[in-house]
Amino acid sequence: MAARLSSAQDYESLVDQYDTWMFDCDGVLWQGSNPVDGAMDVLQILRHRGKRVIFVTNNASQSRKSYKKKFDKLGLEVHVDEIYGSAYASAVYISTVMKLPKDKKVFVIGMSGIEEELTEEGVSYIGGTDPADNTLEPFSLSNFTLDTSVGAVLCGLDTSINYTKLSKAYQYLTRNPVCEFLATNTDSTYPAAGGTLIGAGSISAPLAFAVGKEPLCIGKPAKTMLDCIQAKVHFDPKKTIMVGDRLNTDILFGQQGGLATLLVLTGITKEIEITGPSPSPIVPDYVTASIGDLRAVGKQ
Ligand SMILES: C[C@H](OP(=O)(O)O)C(=O)O
Ligand SMILES: [Mg+2]
Repeated sequence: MAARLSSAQDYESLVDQYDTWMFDCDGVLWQGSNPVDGAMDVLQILRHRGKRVIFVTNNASQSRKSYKKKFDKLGLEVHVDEIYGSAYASAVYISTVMKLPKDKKVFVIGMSGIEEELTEEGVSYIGGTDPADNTLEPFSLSNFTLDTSVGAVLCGLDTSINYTKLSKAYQYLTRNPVCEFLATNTDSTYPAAGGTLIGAGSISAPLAFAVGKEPLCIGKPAKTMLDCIQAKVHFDPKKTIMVGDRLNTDILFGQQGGLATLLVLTGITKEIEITGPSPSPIVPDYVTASIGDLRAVGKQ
């Protein structure tokens, strides 16, 4: 049963227990461009209390450098090595785990975040924001030449998804038997300003249906993201807490990594999913309405 936090003592005790705080972003720190009330104050308080703060987002639309600019605008000084996004994790996976040969490339369904992180990791790609693919023209095989150097298809959130992109990805995945099918993340939806939008998982789903297999998911809850963090940052899992808004990504990620977990209700997960009548089998250690609740602790 999750412990529902409410008193200043509850929050004080929670802050005392954990040295490293891993924060999901969408639905925890912000909904789109709207920061969650108090979130930046709490991050400042945790830093003031000597806590290590790390950001772990499945949102692949932006690169770590781009997220740093977002934090700058929100008034929080953040180092790029405190930010771990699924676009970064995917680029690291392709370069260091898959070890995609340098003469091979990735076909991307996704946005600039993926392109920037692949470039940073020295991984070649086609597709993505290429204007030639961003078209509503019918796709014709007579106008398509298979690029035999494509060794992987990487699918992430693409707010300009279309038939041409899906068709090209389908060709690479079905006509090259060794072409890897990767997804930055498989969140079905994500919290945006004013409501919920369909997420990366709903972009890769039609392709998975057509190809007849599921992609390898790099983002939360997969351990790849934690491996990326551990490659750069030393932390003790027993003294680390993962703060998230989605049970089947953030909380599961924390649990599978041996971390404590705090669910906030400012994003995807609603209270009824944890209280019942048919509660989720994924049970966080702690629950609170918003990360802003931790303002109850002092800066001392
Ligand atoms: C929801 C997710 O972002 P996160 O909540 O992991 O920051 C996403 O944008 O698909
Ligand atoms: Mg989230």
